[in-house]
Amino acid sequence: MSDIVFPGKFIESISNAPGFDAQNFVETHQNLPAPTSIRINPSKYSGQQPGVEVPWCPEGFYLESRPSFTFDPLFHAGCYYVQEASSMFITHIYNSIRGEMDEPIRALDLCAAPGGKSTLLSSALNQDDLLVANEIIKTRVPILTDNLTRWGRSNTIVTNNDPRDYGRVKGFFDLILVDAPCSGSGMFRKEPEAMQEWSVDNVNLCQQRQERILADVYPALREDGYLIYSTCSYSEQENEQVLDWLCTEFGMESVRIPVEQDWGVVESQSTEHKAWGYRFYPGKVQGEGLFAACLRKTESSGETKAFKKKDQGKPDYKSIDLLKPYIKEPANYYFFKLNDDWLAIDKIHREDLETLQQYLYIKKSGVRLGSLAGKDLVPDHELAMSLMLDRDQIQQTELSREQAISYLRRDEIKDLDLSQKGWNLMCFEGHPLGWAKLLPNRVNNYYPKEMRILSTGS
Ligand SMILES: C[S@@+](CC[C@H](N)C(=O)[O-])C[C@H]1O[C@@H](n2cnc3c(N)ncnc32)[C@H](O)[C@@H]1O
Repeated sequence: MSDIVFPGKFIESISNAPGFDAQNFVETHQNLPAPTSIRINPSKYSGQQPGVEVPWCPEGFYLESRPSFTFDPLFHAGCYYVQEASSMFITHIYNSIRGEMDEPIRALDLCAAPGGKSTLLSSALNQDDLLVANEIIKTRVPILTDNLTRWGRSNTIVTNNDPRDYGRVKGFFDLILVDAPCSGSGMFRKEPEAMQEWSVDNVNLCQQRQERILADVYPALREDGYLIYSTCSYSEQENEQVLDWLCTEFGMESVRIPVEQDWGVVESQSTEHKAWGYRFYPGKVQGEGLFAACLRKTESSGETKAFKKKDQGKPDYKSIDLLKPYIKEPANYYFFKLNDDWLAIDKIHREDLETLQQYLYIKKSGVRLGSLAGKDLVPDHELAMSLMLDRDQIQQTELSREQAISYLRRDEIKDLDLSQKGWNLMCFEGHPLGWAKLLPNRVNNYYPKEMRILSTGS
């Protein structure tokens, strides 16, 4: 590998960071490429163990080489997410504290796009728990919703709000993850272009922004609730110093997370409050740079009153009866309409959804089922990807790899058997990819245009 020139003052600025070993760090960046890892979706993935397990995440695996994920239909089916291994430590933190929380859990991933940690939390949560994934930047919301749609769980809400807006939903969440925007030094090996953005001034600006985000969202955490804070920066200003600030400003208590020594994770403590943090250095761990910590809230910021919409007349039972055959255990869901589309969310989350609607800009709630044209359902892509879909009731067409790629590109699908007319769930190795309508002499491809494969390679 070529010589890496780090930004001026970078190495100097982190030379006193806990566990930092300059020689090992520089050599690793020069000689060892970033490993490739994926995290499987336990509700969908049905293949063999794809590689060597990531020590701190049972669903994470290192791959021997980097395949073309874009041209793997299983990626589009939501069978796995491509995620660098250190980030998967959030699973370990969650598993360490879950027993301390009363169920069902309401979890918020505040800085969520593109959805790596949201899909991780989605797998970790039970069906009665609720995941709210938020992204402030409007143009980044579609990638977040697409990834959560692929993941297939119905207990999910996506919002597009400033953290400040969450301050109004007082005491609502049992768990908040703030994977904060940061100066990005932890990604230097994987994305060397990130080095151009790095400066001491930017680290300081990031610290101020991180504290603002945390202060804004703090009221939304309930008393005794947990905050998981993470960055992909090595700078103490953005990490341990932020923990000290949280302890001083809000009296938060640090939670120590057990780690195995042979994982290579560096356990650090902040200067003032001795708050625990977990540092990942490439060279010490097989993964990129990460800092993560967990804290408990020790006071109340008040409570948000649950809101339930007044029923506007009788539910449209006729329509709901037409939808039920598509859903496994339909009695568990609340069906509702948004413009022409029908949606469904677990009944247990109805009140939470209606409460959040009072304060937030909701971009996805549960699963969009589709619209009814007379007695027929025009199914939505979200339904195809959802784990609630009852496939026994549906025509399915199994595609070869080549056909699956054509389908995902919205190209002509060669040699397709058109004998099964009407709506078909297009599948690869048994995993749904989306819908198509088979007509006597052609196929109407309903794979969403904006999600199609554009790249021309293979
Ligand atoms: C580190 S990335 C999140 C990565 C994501 N958690 C994942 O695992 O895929 C930080 C996110 O914070 C968002 N962000 C940027 N400025 C923000 C702000 N002022 N408040 C909240 N989020 C912000 C960015 O758009 C970005 O999506």
